[in-house]
Amino acid sequence: MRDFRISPSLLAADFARLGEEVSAVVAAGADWIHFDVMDNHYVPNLTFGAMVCQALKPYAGNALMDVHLMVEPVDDLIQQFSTAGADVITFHPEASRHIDRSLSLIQAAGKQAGLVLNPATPAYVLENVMDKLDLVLLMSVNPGFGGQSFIPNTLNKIKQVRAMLDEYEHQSGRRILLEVDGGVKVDNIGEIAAAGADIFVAGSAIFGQPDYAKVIAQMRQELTKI
Ligand SMILES: O=C(CO)[C@@H](O)[C@H](O)COP(=O)(O)O
Repeated sequence: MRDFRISPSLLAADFARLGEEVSAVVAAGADWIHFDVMDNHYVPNLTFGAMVCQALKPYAGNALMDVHLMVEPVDDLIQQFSTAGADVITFHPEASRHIDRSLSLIQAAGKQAGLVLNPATPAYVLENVMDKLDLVLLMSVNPGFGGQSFIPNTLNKIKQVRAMLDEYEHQSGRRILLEVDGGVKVDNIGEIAAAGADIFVAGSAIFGQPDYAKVIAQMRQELTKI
């Protein structure tokens, strides 16, 4: 079985109790904590910044802080989140004038670096920066809001990008992880994994239920079938 990781999205957590929510979901078996940073510019919504990430870091224990920047421009916030305890930083290629430079900034800070592709963003943007990628995050909804439905055509995109990453791994010996975000539930995580995903972001599916451990266990149970 591949080494799957589950990354609950704090966008669906109780914002009045974020520290407790991070502790609870880590105790429930989360591998990563997905931190959605929205700026009301790149996306039409506003969430939290690097100070909140820094405040939550001690609650995450061994779980990685998985920071998804939905902001434009990105470079200043890459610096801020690097010092605020982010372990993984991803951004959208449309939001950076110099994608290679922004990825280099993340890697120079010793963090895992990734690009995020929206449902309609073509996969070829990955081609010339493969050597700078630790992961690729595929959006299976349009970014900006939680609780949306998984866009079915994303399954084809996952297979397409997985094939590109497998080809790169074959040539370089280095595996780039594939993360999927949006509308991930117990009842579709299996087909998302079968299409080629390694990391699963789930917001409403986890925080929308009273028993986080039960949902994460159900997701892992589905992943054992792959
Ligand atoms: O980045 C985003 C939305 O922009 C996602 O992380 C969502 O927050 C996932 O939420 P669910 O679809 O799982 O409720």
